Amino acid sequence: MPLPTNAKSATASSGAPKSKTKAKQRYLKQKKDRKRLRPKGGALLANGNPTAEAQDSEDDGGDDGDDVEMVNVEEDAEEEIITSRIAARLDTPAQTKEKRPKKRRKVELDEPESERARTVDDARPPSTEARNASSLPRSPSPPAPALPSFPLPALPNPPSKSDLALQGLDKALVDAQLIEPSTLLPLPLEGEDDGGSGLSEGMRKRLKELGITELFAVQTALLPFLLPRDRRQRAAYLPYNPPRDVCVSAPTGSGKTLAYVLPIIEILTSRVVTQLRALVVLPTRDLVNQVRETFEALGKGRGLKIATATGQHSFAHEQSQLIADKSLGLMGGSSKVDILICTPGRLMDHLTGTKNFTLQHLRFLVIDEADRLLAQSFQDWLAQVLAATRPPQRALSERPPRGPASDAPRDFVASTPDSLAPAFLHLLSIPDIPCFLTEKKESSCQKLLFSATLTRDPGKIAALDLRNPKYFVVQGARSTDEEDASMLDVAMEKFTMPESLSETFLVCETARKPLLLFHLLHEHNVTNALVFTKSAESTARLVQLITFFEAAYTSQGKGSGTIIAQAYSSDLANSERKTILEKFKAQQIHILVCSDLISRGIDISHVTHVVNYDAPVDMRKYVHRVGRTARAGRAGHAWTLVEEQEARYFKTMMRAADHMDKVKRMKVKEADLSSMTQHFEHALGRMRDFYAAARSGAPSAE
Ligand SMILES: Nc1ncnc2c1ncn2[C@@H]1O[C@H](COP(=O)(O)OP(=O)(O)OP(=O)(O)O)[C@@H](O)[C@H]1O
Repeated sequence: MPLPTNAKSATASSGAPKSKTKAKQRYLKQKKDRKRLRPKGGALLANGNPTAEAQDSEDDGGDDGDDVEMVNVEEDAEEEIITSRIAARLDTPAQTKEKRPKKRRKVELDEPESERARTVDDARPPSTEARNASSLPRSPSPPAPALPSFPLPALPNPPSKSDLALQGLDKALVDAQLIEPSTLLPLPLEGEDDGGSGLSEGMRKRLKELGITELFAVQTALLPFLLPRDRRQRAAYLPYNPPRDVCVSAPTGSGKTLAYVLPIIEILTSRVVTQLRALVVLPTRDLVNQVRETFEALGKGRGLKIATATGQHSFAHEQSQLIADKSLGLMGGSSKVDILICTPGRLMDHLTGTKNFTLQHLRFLVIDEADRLLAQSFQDWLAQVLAATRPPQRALSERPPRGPASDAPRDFVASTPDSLAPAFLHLLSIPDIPCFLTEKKESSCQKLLFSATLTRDPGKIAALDLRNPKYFVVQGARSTDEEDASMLDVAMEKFTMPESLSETFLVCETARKPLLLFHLLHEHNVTNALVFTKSAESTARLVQLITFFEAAYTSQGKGSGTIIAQAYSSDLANSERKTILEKFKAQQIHILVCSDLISRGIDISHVTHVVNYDAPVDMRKYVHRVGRTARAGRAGHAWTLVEEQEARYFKTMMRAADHMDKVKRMKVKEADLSSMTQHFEHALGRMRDFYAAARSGAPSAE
């Protein structure tokens, strides 16, 4: 038994020399031997566990006999166990280890510094184990089996670039159907065979009349999806089997408008009663008018009624165009039109202020230029429109009492269940008996979203409350790892440009920009171009400068003819804008200097050039602006004038979009501009006078 600590110290402090007992002598001898043969494990133990050495020194000065020996015998046994464990851990027999320290030390001395460091590292794990071992119960148990060896800690492989890009994305987007932009589907003209398009014979004939004999890539994929062969799926109401929503991302000028106009006309042609069944929302009035023309051209002879609501006309006038019956309490609403094309602002006005205007019968809700519209939070229009297409969640018990009741909600008072959509039938005041009327039915509204730069933002997509959406992305494979690379482009919002578009940028001093523009226009004989500036005010200034310059330049017989330019911006009245656009389409105006008002969607087929006079500040804007040319497979050119201080930003933007290799840099020599310099200076002088006169209020000489 070990002595209690106080007893031990009492004997030690007595100071009288004592003759060593036999046991003590034996112990000391053993200890000496042990020291002589102290194995490496022992050394390690001493390193790792200073208490062991302290114990030794305490023992050296010790004076007791058997009790002490018993303690030390136990310690020996413990040391033995530790040594054998360490040996086992190092996979070497304990015996061999006893002889190793000398050798080892010698080797260590010869080793270079790095090697020595390694040896010390190698030695570290046993010392930890030895420390652990010292806390084992003190009993002469047989050597424990070797501890299991665990694999060294290692970092997991980093996620791949594509894994990171796809993280958090809508599953439907990851599973998007990629469509090769060059895909074309010829349309057979006569007979039952629709060539896989799902289009009726009448529609194919109409397309032929309009000069369309084949479908573009986006139409090839979308039409069969929206026009299934199963005729039941083409019904106006699908309360038990509602259709899937659709999101489409396809380059500018690739024919997205027809991709939704054709199925809407085909499906609505079979309707019996006129109800508002297709709603198309667009960001600007100009686009509304353009899409209306397309509907009218293709829906000719089908008897479908088409209307627009943009605020161009008075609210009362629009109401009279939209609503047939204004009597109170028509639960199913009333409509004079089948298809309504509108801007979100005016739509909200009708939703909140027009009696019997309802969206419950919608079969199609189209959001064209979807990313732009989703960025508009005007009156929270999207949430309200979506809510109006869904049946309200009103429980049977919450229904008003049957018959007219003075305190019943307005829409139930003397309500006429004339033409409720199937999903709204549960709102009727009927007995609470489970039947066809009370069972749950879904809205038949199919949402169709389109853009050349469709957002991948999961938050914005979630706001659309899409039903089992299907994504279509028109995008060419760009490398040998096609599928993956293309999918990555989709996820990273790298947008596809029309293949027939050539893109160039020029870096110049700010003051030389107008001169460079004149040079480009005359050098390339440009007569059908859109020139984009950063604001409505700059459009007016630039048009003025072009006019002065042309007057000076061509009056001296230079150039191939006077270039006629006209401004087009939100500063102009609607009627003026309409006239200007018509003149430009008729090629009576050569250059339309415009703000971003018409950077999206506008389709003017003969535009051969787009000039970014002021460089766009983001990639989306760039894509839409340059997309006003090179439409429907025609050739087109885009020039971007980049001021010196913007060059870095512009290039970074292009690189981020992986588009820098597509945009070639053009340099114009000073000598090439010299023939215009004098006229340019003259035009600048006239500009100064013009604006000075305008400021002073004096009548201008112009
Ligand atoms: N199958 C077709 N054959 C010939 N021309 C077509 C076909 N489909 C569409 N077009 C024409 O291509 C032009 C561009 O179509 P559209 O305006 O629908 O493009 P978009 O994809 O909506 O472009 P943006 O993104 O700029 O709005 C239009 O003039 C249209 O008439």
